[in-house]
Amino acid sequence: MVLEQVKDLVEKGQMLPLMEEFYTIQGEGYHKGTAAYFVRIGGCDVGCHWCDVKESWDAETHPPTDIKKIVANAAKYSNTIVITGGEPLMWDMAPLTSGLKTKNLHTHIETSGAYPLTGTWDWICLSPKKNKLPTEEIYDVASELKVIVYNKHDFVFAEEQAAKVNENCILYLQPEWSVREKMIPLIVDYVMQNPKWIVSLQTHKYLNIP
Ligand SMILES: C[S@@+](CC[C@H](N)C(=O)[O-])C[C@H]1O[C@@H](n2cnc3c(N)ncnc32)[C@H](O)[C@@H]1O
Ligand SMILES: Nc1nc2[nH]cc(C(=O)O)c2c(=O)[nH]1
Ligand code: SF4
Ligand SMILES: [Mg+2]
Repeated sequence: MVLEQVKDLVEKGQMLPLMEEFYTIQGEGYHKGTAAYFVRIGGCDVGCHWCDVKESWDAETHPPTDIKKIVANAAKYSNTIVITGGEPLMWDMAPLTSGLKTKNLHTHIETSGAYPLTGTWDWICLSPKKNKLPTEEIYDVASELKVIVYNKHDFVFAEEQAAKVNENCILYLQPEWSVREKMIPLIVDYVMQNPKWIVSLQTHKYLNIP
């Protein structure tokens, strides 16, 4: 296929820059502890300095992959497919999720919400970032809000974001991994004082799994 054709198909969401795919246990948030197949799409310009997958940022380093191939492969592993990145909403998620839905799979997304919401989702994990705030539309449909706590100001940011989500949205505070020893006691205190919040840990890192 010539380069222009590939570019056009990526533009339409028929091909996506695929970084990696793996069958594992969802480590974070509401579905933690449950088996799921993860599809990590390359490309992100949000620029979190503590991001644990910086290799995902440059979409050019990840091969444009036919979504039909992604769907057929994912279906072999699990009923639940978690689309993450990078920032998956930089791309049109409609074709990929409709392909997954054709196979009756549950579609979950991990997103900063910094780009317009596309796709059909059974579960939306919104993890907002100060450097590039979510679009207004996603607050109404987020299933869970997962705020990463790197410093004390992140509690203020968490409350600002919680004020914007829908009433059914589940609220999580998750320590940034590199400062977890310092922040976990503060998160524990905060959740006891403000019990609408729930602690989320990156349990896959404790389990030594992807
Ligand atoms: C790598 S991001 C990819 C999806 C999307 N770009 C986002 O940020 O939601 C997946 C999840 O990991 C979280 N995350 C990334 N780096 C982290 C770190 N160092 N400590 C804790 N959580 C982190 C993000 O906030 C997000 O909830
Ligand atoms: N096990 C596991 N659970 C996760 N939940 C969200 C992840 C992500 O990077 O999006 C992730 C991940 O990378 N691994
Ligand atoms: S938005 Fe997600 S992928 Fe992008 S830098 Fe932040 S944590 Fe990493
Ligand atoms: Mg991760």
